[in-house]
Amino acid sequence: MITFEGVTKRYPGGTVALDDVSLECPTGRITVFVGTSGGGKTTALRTINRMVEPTSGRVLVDGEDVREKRPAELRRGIGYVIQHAGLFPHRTIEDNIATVPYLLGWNKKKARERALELMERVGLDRTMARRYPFQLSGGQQQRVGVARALAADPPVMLMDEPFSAVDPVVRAELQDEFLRLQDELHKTIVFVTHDIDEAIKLGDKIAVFQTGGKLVQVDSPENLLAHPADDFVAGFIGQNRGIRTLSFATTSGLRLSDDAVRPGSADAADAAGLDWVLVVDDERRPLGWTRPAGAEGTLAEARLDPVGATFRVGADSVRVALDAAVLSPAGLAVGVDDDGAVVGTAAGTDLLAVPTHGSSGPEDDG
Ligand SMILES: Nc1ncnc2c1ncn2[C@@H]1O[C@H](COP(=O)(O)OP(=O)(O)OP(=O)(O)O)[C@@H](O)[C@H]1O
Repeated sequence: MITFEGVTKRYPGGTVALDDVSLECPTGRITVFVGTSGGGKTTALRTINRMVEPTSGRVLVDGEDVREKRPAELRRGIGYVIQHAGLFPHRTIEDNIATVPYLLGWNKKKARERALELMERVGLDRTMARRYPFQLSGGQQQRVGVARALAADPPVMLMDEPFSAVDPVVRAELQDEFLRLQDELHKTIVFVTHDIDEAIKLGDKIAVFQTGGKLVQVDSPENLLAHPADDFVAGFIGQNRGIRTLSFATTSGLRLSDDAVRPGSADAADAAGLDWVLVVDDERRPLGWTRPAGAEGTLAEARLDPVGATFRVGADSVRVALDAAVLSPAGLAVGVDDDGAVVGTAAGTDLLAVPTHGSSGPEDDG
C-alpha cells in the first residue's frame, strides 16, 4: 500500500503543485492519477520514489516513510516507466532491460537471461535483443520500457503516461497486454494519464486531480462514472457517461431468448412467423441471420446475412452486448459461450433493463 498523508508541494516561485493530498493506493492494484494538465499528477507520482520531496506531509510505502530510505535503495524496489520509454540510445535492448540487475551486481549471464525472459513476457521477439532503441517502433520501445521497469521484480511500479506517445491502435494493444501482465504479476501500480478512457480501462481506483494540485475525487471507475463528485469531474469525464457505465454491467444474469434460434436443418416454412431467424450449425455455432418469410427449403439453404459481432455471456459487459444488438440486422445481440456456441439472443431493451453496479466503492474490492 502506498499512502499519501497531507502531501503538499510548493515549488520555488510559489506554484502549488500538490495541495494537501491524502490518498491510498492499494497493494496489488492499479491506481490511476488523472486530471487536467498541470494538476500535479507527475509531481505526486515522483514523491513516491523521492524524485520530488514534499514541502509538507509524507508518503509511506507499506507503512514506511520513504524519507527513511536512501533514494537509490528506494528506487531499486520501484520500477519507473515514462513516456517515450526513456531508453539509453547507445545500449542494446537487452542491456537496457538489464540496467537495474547490473546495478544490483547480477552477473552478465543471469541479467541477460532475465532480459530475454522479460522480452517474451512483454510481447517482444528475442531476436530484437541485440538491436538498439532506434531500430524499434515506438510501441516496441514502450514494451522495452515496461520490461526494464520489471527487471528486478519490484513490488511497486510507477508509470507516467507510458502509452501516450503511440497511435491509438498500438496504444489499445499495449493497454490490453499491460492488463494481462498485471493479472499475473499483481504489482502495486500508480499510473499517470490525462486520458479518462485510459484511466477507466486500466484503473482499479482513480484519483482525479484539478489545477492547483487538488485531489477532487478518489473512486472506482464505476462510481466515478455513475457519481462524479462535482461539475469539474463530470466535465472531465465528458460525454457518453451513461453508455460508459454499461461497461461495468455484467451480462451474466441476463435472460436470453431461444425463440429466434433455429438449426440449419429446420424448414424455413416452419419459422415463417418470425421476422428474423438466427441459423446455427450442429454445435449451435451461429451461421447467419435470415428472414424466413416466403423462403423455401431448409434454413441452411436460405440467403444468410452475417452474424456480425457477438458477446460472450458473463465475460463481456452489457456495453459490448448493446453494441452487438445495434449492429445486428435483427436488432438482437447474440450471446455465445466460451466455445462460441449460441446461448440465446437479447434485444436492446432487455440489455438496458440490466442493473448497473454504480454503488460498489474501491474499498469493497481491495
Ligand atoms: N520543477 C518544477 N519547478 C517549478 N514548477 C514545477 C516544477 N515541476 C512542475 N511544476 C509545476 O507544478 C504544477 C504541476 O505539475 P505536474 O507536472 O505535476 O502536473 P501534471 O498534472 O503531471 O501535468 P501534465 O499532465 O501536463 O504532465 C504545474 O503548474 C507545473 O508547472
